[in-house]
Amino acid sequence: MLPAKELVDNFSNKKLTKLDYHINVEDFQKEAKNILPKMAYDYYASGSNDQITLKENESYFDRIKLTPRSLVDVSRVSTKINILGHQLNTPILVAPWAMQKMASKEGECDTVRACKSVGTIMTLSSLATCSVEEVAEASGNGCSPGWFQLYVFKDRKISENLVRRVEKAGYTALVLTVDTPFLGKRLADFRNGFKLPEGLALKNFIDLPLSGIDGGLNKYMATMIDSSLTWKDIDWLRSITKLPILVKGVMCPRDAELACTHKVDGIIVSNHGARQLDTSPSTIEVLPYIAQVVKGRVPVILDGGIRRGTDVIKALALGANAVMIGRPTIWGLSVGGTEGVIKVLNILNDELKLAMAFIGTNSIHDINSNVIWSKPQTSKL
Ligand SMILES: Cc1cc2nc3c(=O)[nH]c(=O)nc-3n(C[C@H](O)[C@H](O)[C@H](O)COP(=O)(O)O)c2cc1C
Ligand SMILES: CC(C)CC(=O)C(=O)O
Repeated sequence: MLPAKELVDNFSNKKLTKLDYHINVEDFQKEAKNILPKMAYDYYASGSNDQITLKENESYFDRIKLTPRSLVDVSRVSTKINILGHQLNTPILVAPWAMQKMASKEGECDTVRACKSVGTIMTLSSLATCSVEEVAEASGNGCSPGWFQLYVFKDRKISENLVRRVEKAGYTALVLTVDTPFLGKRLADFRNGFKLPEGLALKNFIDLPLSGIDGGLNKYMATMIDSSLTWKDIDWLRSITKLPILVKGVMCPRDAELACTHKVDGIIVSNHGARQLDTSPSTIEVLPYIAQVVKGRVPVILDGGIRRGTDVIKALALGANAVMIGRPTIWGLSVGGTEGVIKVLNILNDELKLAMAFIGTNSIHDINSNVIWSKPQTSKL
């Protein structure tokens, strides 16, 4: 057999590239594991402690079944959505994840280029290896770089300054992460003695003693991040910015109600990719309870464990307006930079489109809980 790179596509006679051999998210993860240094791969892949929730985030989706429908005209399936004033080509957004330059040369700048090309939103992490301004520039003139994820520092001035820079650079919403008073215990990071590779820094804080993490991530977060944050601080954040505020890391219906009471603009149902409280439920398991409380008052976004187009449908059916993906984009970025992230987003969106046709829906708005298979009561057949 010819080596992979020599293979020629019989039909189009076009040389296949490395990316053509990656046809689902799992392919990207396997390749990323081969090529990334162990310390980086383990940091990206790990959940906390025994990783019970990490497995559950993915496997709970498999337990939910979808109902195929027949003879519906699905010749015009569209995945376009409108969320917080943004027209997007897909309901799949990119979650904030830190330190992307361990995965590709230009890190967060590579990812934002991919998001622009696909027509979706990237959320930039506070703890990025490219600055707010660099990412805004990479996203192209005159177009918003996306949303910005905020960690609130003990020294509130640091967060305020960051918010000012984010506003100036044209980001269109703040995603306040509310599940990280301290960082979860990821065993591999302790075993590997995780640190940022030579030459990389947390670029948003380059002028402050906050740009390195020499004592390890847990110590960094415990020292710098304000663990006294409460719901009243949403009001504080509101008082310093006019940007829409989404809260990320809501897993309890009571917190969803509090979020609405505090007039947030959106709720992200997330367990931080299973990196915080191990044995918390999967996000897809709690989503319906949160959607029930929110009652459409604000958009609900789910992240955690989305690896296939059918997972996206299940989240939308159970009450999400959109989803975010974290690790799939990490693997895409590691394998192919901007092109790799584009490929991952396209794979998932194509899988979503195909599954939409199979369940007989043409538009994202038509996806509701009826598409979930539940044992019919014979009288209702
Ligand atoms: C390597 C890594 C770094 C992350 N960094 C951040 C971060 O800086 N801020 C944040 O709010 N969430 C962070 N997250 C959580 C993601 O935003 C998201 O909730 C999670 O990755 C979704 O799950 P998934 O990876 O299964 O798609 C991180 C997740 C990973 C895997
Ligand atoms: C640098 C880290 C604290 C970012 C993060 O939120 C994570 O690794 O889960």
